[in-house]
Amino acid sequence: MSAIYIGYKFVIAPLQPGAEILIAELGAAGFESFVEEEDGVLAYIQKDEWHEDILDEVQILSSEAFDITFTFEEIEQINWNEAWEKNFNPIVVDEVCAVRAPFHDPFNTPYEVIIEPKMSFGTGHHETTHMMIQHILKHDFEGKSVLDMGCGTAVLAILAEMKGANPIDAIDIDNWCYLNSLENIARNNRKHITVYEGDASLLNGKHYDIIIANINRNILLNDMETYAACLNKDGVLFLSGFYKDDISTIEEACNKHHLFYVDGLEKNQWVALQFKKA
Ligand SMILES: C[S@@+](CC[C@H](N)C(=O)[O-])C[C@H]1O[C@@H](n2cnc3c(N)ncnc32)[C@H](O)[C@@H]1O
Repeated sequence: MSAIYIGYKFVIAPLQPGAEILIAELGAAGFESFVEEEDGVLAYIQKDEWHEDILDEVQILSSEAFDITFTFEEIEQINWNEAWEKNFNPIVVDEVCAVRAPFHDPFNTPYEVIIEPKMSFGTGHHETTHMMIQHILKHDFEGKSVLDMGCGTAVLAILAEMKGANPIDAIDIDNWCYLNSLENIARNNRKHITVYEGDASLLNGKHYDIIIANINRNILLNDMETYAACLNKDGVLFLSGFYKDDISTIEEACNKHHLFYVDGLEKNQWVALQFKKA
């Protein structure tokens, strides 16, 4: 149930264009995932893929133009979803949008999102994701700037881009979701989504036409003021990750920030609501 990764931390100067060259060369040598930090790059490779000479293939490490030091450690990741992933059946929402894994046969639907969830939430199977997909399918995203907060696998951001949204920011607090979103965005050949690892503190000074946030009741309540501040006038907020019983609390918090209820969906006690900024 676990995969062992070796995580390398490269401290590099100058960072630009060093980080870009380093990531390209590490990718070619077999590293799978990268996180750019302020002083360098974190790079991950599965232990099975690693061999002693692998860093010899990375030419930038011996280049005199860059000053690079690195440390590494083994990291064990428990893949809680592994058993479930093996049973990951494709889903089709409202006969219009298929969400499937790369190993499934293609669907003949207008929208098809290919997701390899690994450890991240967001395949469309969960009620909240399913209803958020329904909201996105019904809404006009053409030319709209979008934030997908708590992006998970980035399934919603990817669908938003397929529906014409541009540009899109996708944020998740979890490192695995950040990395998995990057993979899924590339897999679906999307060009207008920028992924960030972090939380609402990243949103200072940002503005969007549409915000999608499927997280949970308490985080939504906590971050509502920030979402409202980031929404353009007449902007639309789609919220999920909470139960029917929480509607009045969520709506009250929204109203406080001039966000007013437009529409809502409910599935097995879960809800997904649409608000508009006055
Ligand atoms: C319910 S999942 C939704 C994933 C995906 N958007 C979907 O609809 O399937 C919530 C996601 O929010 C992330 N998250 C939790 N707290 C957060 C926070 N404070 N800021 C940003 N993301 C957060 C979690 O890591 C998780 O990936």
